[in-house]
Amino acid sequence: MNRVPSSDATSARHAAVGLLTAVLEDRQLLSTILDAPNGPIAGLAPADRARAQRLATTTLRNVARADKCLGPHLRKTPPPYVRNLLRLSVVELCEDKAAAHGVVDTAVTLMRRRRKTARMSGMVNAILRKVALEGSDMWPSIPAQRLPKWLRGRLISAYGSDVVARIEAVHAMTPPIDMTVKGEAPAIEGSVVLPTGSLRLAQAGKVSDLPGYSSGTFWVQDAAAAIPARLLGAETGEAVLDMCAAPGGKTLQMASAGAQVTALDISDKRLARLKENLQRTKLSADVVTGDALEWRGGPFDAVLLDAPCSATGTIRRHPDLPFVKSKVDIRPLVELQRAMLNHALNLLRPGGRLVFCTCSLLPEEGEAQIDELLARHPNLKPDYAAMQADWLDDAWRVPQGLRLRPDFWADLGGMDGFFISALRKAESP
Ligand SMILES: C[S@@+](CC[C@H](N)C(=O)[O-])C[C@H]1O[C@@H](n2cnc3c(N)ncnc32)[C@H](O)[C@@H]1O
Repeated sequence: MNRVPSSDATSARHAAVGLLTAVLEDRQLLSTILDAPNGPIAGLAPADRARAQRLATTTLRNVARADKCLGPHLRKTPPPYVRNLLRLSVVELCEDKAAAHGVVDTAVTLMRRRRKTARMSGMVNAILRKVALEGSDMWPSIPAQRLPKWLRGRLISAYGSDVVARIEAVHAMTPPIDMTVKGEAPAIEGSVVLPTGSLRLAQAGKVSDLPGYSSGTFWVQDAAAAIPARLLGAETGEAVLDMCAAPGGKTLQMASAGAQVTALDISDKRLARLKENLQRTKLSADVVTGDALEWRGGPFDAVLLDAPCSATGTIRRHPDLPFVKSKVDIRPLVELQRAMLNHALNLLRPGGRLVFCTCSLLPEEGEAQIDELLARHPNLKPDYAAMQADWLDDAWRVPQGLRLRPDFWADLGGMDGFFISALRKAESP
């Protein structure tokens, strides 16, 4: 893609179109593209990078709505750059309520800068002017973007269509920033303490500028993602294995409780982030690169297994996922989780605790996994006492543990979808 050199909103919008094209046309994950040395945001000033990312994620939350708005104005599908620039501009006009002249002028400038698109700049100008006049009125009546068919069908079977519609409504919203705090909560303007103890900040901004960030008082962690380690309840001096640990939110929680944490993960790159997090928060853990299916150690007092999964519970934070993941991804993950659970039991001492969680909305990666595990291992039982805490909402409970959904706490900004189960191994086989 051509680089647009100036450092301003134009560069950010051009880069955002590049991000959209990589996700929607090339089916690449945003996390991969954002880190790519020659990717669309490489070389941009930090503020422009942040803006490009924000524009792209807001557009990804509203692609279907933007297409609905554009539909009457397009006789045929334009080339990817033009289509994605139109989508982005519609979202800026209708969702962000950005000033029409800035959005339209930038779009026309970007169209004219590229030889291939210059001839369509008049069309883009005309369409966006119409949308600027009429789009905002129709925008609120366009329903929230639907999940992909394969996922939607499975979620309707699991939770019903009303719940799925509520989940989709939450997916359309920009999520708040949640933080887990070590010790006393820093005074951050506008933050609220959630019933589970996490701190929530509705206004997104630069996290590293917040008070307490550089001194390591908190780390960013969705409120739902903070619950598994709280259920595990690691205590001072206990030997705990965080079996799939990186980038380390749960390791930090358990280390800050005083446990001797072994943080195991297969990815060196992700463990580098875990080490940075430990350094910033002045916490310690034994960091080990290894395959959780083969690694031997312990026995541990407790194991936390936050297994690789479809990540279908994190779509509100990662709106690129529905465009990139397909249904064929799921079966090998279910197998991997099963094998990891079996191995986790080998590493656990008799009487030890196991917490299993996935950031998935699919029962195959949660409830069904636990049903099968308990059937395979009669010496393992649900740890109901661990799941009785009064800060847990009764609406989250299922027979196998906790089922957290994005539409819970919708009025507060929702939460990531998670399945969590606390279990205990018998003292004797
Ligand atoms: C859901 S993420 C873990 C998030 C982490 N627990 C946290 O709270 O920050 C799953 C992790 O599993 C790791 N992983 C995948 N396959 C693995 C394997 N065979 N052995 C160990 N780790 C693995 C991935 O690298 C990834 O970091």
